[in-house]
Amino acid sequence: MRSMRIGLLTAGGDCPGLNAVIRGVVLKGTRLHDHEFMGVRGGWRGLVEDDIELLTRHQIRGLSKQGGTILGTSRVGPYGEGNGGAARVKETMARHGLDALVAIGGDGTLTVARMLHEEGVPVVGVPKTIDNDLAATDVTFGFDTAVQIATEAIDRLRTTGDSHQRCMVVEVMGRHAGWIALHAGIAGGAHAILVPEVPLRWEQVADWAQQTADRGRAPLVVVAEGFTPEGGEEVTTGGVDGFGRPLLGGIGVQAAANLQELTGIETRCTTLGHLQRGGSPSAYDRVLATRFGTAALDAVHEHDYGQMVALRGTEVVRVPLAEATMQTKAVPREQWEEAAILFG
Ligand SMILES: Nc1ncnc2c1ncn2[C@@H]1O[C@H](COP(=O)(O)OP(=O)(O)O)[C@@H](O)[C@H]1O
Ligand SMILES: O=P(O)(O)OC[C@H]1O[C@](O)(COP(=O)(O)O)[C@@H](O)[C@@H]1O
Ligand SMILES: [Mg+2]
Repeated sequence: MRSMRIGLLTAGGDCPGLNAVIRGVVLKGTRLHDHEFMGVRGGWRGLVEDDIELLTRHQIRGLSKQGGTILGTSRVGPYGEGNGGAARVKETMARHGLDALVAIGGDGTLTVARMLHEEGVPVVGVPKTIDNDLAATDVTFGFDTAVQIATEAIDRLRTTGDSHQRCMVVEVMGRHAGWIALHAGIAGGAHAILVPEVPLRWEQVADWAQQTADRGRAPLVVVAEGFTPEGGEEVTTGGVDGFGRPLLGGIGVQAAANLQELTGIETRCTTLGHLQRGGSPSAYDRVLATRFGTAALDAVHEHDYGQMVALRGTEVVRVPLAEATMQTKAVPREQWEEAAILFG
């Protein structure tokens, strides 16, 4: 089989492990098949604006432990106003002699990959999201790292909370799914975990905080950015992201104000924000990302396009992009209820 020239891009929010995927793809492709690689800079923007350069094996050395993405990322898409759609992508690919693309991203990136594939672009997807909200894969890289960071933050907040007998609120990421809140909350022994999937009244949360304080402990409440109180709305910062969607954030501050008012306990809020996405990936995420990278290379090598690699149990499998982008993986109510037994 002749060697190929393959383009790689990372789009959407960054996530620890992206570089390990890039390394996995390039290392396997150069070692086994003599394929050539090109880095598309800034996600889909690089194909829209023709910002592409050669990606050598030398450039991916030691990359599995490095956070962020060496290719850069953005929320610019080919289907945005004036961005040329699939035709522009095909033109840019032809100009650089690209035979195929590996698109590494979340639900949005994979939706674009699906649309492009439907218009004849040879592309394979790799799922990434710290939110862990893609139903087609058991888990994605980045989530484990985010949970570790959030858990460490909770551990630290608990010692300062205990010292002052304060209620500590910690706001974590999770736009539509509360996985980070649930896992870090359980790991850190939180007294209440608030997720987008389960709206609650502030009075209920205040009861848990009060029960905790009555036992002489400092209450620790974890809230996902997408949580809404019963009858309330998503709290946004007023800003929008590069795709025009409202940026979430601020529910932690609102929670702290409500809890202080309802319980009389002095309350503080910490918002973890992008700390959850920065820095080095955990060992688990490095392994998963590397496996996804080598599996994506196999799919491209076999010209099995329109597929996304996914983890099912311990196996890395392929799932059609059409299926992969269909569903958000929400926290099932029963799983939240399992944790809720321990609240208060
Ligand atoms: N439904 C869509 N139709 C067209 N373009 C989209 C769609 N969803 C996302 N995109 C484009 O893909 C980019 C990446 O998706 P986004 O949701 O921002 O990140 P992620 O891939 O991490 O979910 C978006 O910023 C936007 O330019
Ligand atoms: O990077 P931005 O634009 O600040 O967006 C923040 C959002 O990105 C995320 O970290 C990840 O979302 P995606 O996986 O869709 O990129 C969300 O948890 C958060 O709401
Ligand atoms: Mg998304």
